[in-house]
Amino acid sequence: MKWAKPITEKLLELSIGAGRHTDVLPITTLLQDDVVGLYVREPKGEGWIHVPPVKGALVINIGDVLQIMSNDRYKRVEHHVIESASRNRVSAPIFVNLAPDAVFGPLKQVLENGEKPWHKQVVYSDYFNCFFSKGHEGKQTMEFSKL
Ligand SMILES: O=C(O)CCC(=O)C(=O)O
Ligand SMILES: [Fe+2]
Repeated sequence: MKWAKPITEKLLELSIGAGRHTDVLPITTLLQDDVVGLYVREPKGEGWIHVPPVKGALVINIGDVLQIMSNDRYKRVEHHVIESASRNRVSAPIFVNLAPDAVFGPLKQVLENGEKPWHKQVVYSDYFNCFFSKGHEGKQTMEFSKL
């Protein structure tokens, strides 16, 4: 099957779907139809893993905010979508967002055993503006909150 092949960075550059990115907010819940196209970054490496649509199943994506709140316990995942040349693909993401003036950082419950915080407390709208000012630059956006 065409989309089962590993994709190359060149194909990724040429694709029309969603470019490589992480989701800024804590969690995205995503319903895919039966058209393939979603890929996530390999946890340790430069490759991409295909996320096949599973009937009745939801994809749960961890975003930047949850990684920061968990003090890097939960890792956000870079992902992208390649459109099918022959079929329209419909996906329904539900974004769980924060209020623009919400201040967030590693949760105190996560740090209560003396763990070192890896991020500072930041205002969500400041983080959001930084995130979207950088386009799809993958991992660099998290520098904004890094201590
Ligand atoms: O359409 C998809 O499967 C993913 C969409 C997505 O990554 C997003 O909306 O942030
Ligand atoms: Fe996304």
